[in-house]
Amino acid sequence: SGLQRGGPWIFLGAQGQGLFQDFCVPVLQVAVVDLNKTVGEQCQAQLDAEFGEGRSVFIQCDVTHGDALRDAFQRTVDQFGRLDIVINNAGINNEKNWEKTIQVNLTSVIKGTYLALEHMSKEYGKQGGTIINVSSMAAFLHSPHQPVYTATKHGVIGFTRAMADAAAQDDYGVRINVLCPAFVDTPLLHTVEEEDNMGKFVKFKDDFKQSMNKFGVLQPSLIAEGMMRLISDPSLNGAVMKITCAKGIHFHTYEPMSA
Ligand SMILES: NC(=O)c1ccc[n+]([C@@H]2O[C@H](COP(=O)([O-])OP(=O)(O)OC[C@H]3O[C@@H](n4cnc5c(N)ncnc54)[C@H](O)[C@@H]3O)[C@@H](O)[C@H]2O)c1
Ligand SMILES: CCCCC[C@H](O)/C=C/C=C\C=C\C=C\[C@@H](O)[C@@H](O)CCCC(=O)O
Repeated sequence: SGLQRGGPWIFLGAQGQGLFQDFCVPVLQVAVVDLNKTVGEQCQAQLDAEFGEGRSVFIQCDVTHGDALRDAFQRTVDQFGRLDIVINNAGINNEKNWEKTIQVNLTSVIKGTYLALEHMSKEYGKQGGTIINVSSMAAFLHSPHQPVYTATKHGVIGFTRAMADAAAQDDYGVRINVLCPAFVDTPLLHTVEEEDNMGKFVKFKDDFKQSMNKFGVLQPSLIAEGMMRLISDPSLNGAVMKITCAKGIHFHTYEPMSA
């Protein structure tokens, strides 16, 4: 991967579980792409303080706007000369405006992956790289309060595994993996209390809280550790990494299909 080169990253969906302070990369160049200006500027300020100015750029962008997303990738490459690592992390939890949830959580992950390949795949004459698509344990444990969120997170796994096979078979030089955290202590968790987000499913908010109590809530530092492993282990492609309080970082295994 690009990690050894400390090559440029693009991180889509910045708040990203407060991840940046937990990445310990000696030489880092990163584009933080987020809709929220305040969040993006805070991330960049953290990166400036940690790694020195000039290593990061904040690009305000709604990942559901195709042209803006394409521009964000181009600006990153213009600034840093190349791209090595892409993390499709932006996600929302909105069952009321569920079409938007599909756009952000699934369609934009697909677009982000295709754009990443344009800038990294050997198919396009580029040098290779690595992509992480962020799903959720919601894809494995269904719950009544988030049907569309859950569907998008299933979709991210299916898309990523199929693309990883394509990448291996056609020698893209790009590894594509998926990360499935359980509950993580970020602002997203609080959206389950809001009718504006949950619509009629808000009535299940107590069930949701019970699940959080049962399964526990992860700290963002463990998510950063999982991402670093996906980035730095050259053997991983099409892997489905799960992160839970009970088992920590581990991988989902699939039974081979019988004929
Ligand atoms: N927090 C959890 O419990 C949890 C668990 C499993 C998976 N996840 C996934 O992790 C990822 C990050 O979530 P989080 O918990 O850090 O949430 P968060 O709300 O704290 O951060 C998500 C970020 O994405 C940005 N974003 C939202 N819509 C956007 C858009 N259209 N364009 C650009 N940026 C946009 C937000 O501004 C925010 O900064 C999501 O994909 C989420 O589904 C979260
Ligand atoms: C409001 C939106 C926030 C997102 C919530 C998040 O995406 C959903 C998480 C859902 C479930 C988490 C379950 C965790 C379970 C584990 O601790 C574990 O017991 C499951 C073991 C299964 C395994 O690891 O193989």
